[in-house]
Amino acid sequence: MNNLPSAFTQRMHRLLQTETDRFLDVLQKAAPVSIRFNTAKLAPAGVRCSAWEGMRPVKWCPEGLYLDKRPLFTLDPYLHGGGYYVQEASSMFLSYILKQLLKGEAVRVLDLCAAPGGKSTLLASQLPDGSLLVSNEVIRSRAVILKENLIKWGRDHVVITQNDPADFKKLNQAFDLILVDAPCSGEGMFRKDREAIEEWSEANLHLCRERQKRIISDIWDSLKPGGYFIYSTCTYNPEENERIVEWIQEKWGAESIKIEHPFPEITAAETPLYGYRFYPHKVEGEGFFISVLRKNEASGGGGWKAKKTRLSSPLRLPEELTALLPDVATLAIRNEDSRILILPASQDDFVYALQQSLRVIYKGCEVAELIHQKVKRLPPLALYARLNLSNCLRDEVDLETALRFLKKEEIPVSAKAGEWILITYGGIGLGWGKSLGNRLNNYYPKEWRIRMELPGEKI
Ligand SMILES: C[S@@+](CC[C@H](N)C(=O)[O-])C[C@H]1O[C@@H](n2cnc3c(N)ncnc32)[C@H](O)[C@@H]1O
Repeated sequence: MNNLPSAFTQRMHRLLQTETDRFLDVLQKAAPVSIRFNTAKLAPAGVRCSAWEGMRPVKWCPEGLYLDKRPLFTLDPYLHGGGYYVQEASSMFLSYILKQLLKGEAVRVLDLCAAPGGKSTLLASQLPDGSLLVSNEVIRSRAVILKENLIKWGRDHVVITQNDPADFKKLNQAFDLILVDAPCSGEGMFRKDREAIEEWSEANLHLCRERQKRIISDIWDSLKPGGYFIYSTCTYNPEENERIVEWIQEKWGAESIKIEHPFPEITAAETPLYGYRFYPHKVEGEGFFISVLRKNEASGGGGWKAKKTRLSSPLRLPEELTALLPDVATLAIRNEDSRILILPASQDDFVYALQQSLRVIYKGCEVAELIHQKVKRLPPLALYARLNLSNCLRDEVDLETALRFLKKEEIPVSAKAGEWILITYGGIGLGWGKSLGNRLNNYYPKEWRIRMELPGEKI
């Protein structure tokens, strides 16, 4: 990587001094590959895929594993089934932080800059029972990808919004924890993303810093007094990292929180604040910065209340669906435009109120559509981590058939015509089909289908 901007290498020299050559050397090497398991569906130890070699643990995240080689992820049905997420390992330190911050009580969390969903899937897995995650992405095309990734992750306590940070101003003190994984100059991604190198300039870095301040100013009031604010970037320069954290401290008197950890390869941020720097010559991962602040308890102002603005008439679920869901007493069941969806009952009013202020593009888990009193099962139900598999008619398929299903091709089945069949691979649901007697009407969403040719397939 000889074409790094000289202003960038000079900056890195100021930061790293004698370590600079080691840092620049490692940028010439291939980036490590790591995945994080969705343990609600797959356990790291319980699964082996021939394409995955040399799995080694990520020290700060028990669900994270390094692979020795980058497999062709598109051709792995476990990925499409939401069994794991491909995420670089430094970012997984968020998991370690959450373990120290969350005390088992239900919380409302906002992931403000969430696409494509790396940190949101991690949060969705780690939040205590009864919690709610609002996962937001301002850019519409990226919000579509976020929605796909979160539906595949298969939880019911997530709401996806597509809003500008300023739209959250109405939600005063609504969240216990806010994560801003900010858009940044991306210096930590240079090894993986050549565009980030081309876009880098001192001017762009300053634009990023101003945008970060704007985003944080827009969202700060939405955090409850005493709530946690997690700020992260994938860049090295202190202007977008320590200086931003200092600015938050000065502007709102927030407290910098120390995260105790035993990993000497993680570099401490510039004092006096607490922050965690990840350099690729020291950790097996990409460049990353993360810091936690706690909002002053005394921050005034009345909190936003989720008003009960409607009388929800309890929906009687068709029996065929009750049999597929976990304890329905814990769920709010809504029927919106003939779509039946489920949410945690304890968050129903809050979600309803969110809908009055924000552009909600998906919520909970959409399980079915009612068409002339007939149930049409929807794809998110097949991917729902708590789907009662024992009450599903299932077809556990081999790799080739799974990939044909994911390409939305017809596959052979032997069930009675008209039966709904869950296609599973390695025990995890991929999608629904309806038997036509000897073959399957494939209900896999067109927009998610694998478009690449399968090995051995003729053109
Ligand atoms: C670093 S990425 C987020 C990565 C994500 N948290 C993850 O772990 O997969 C930053 C995100 O902020 C979004 N973004 C860009 N401009 C923004 C703005 N002005 N306000 C809020 N978000 C913005 C980008 O579209 C991008 O998806």
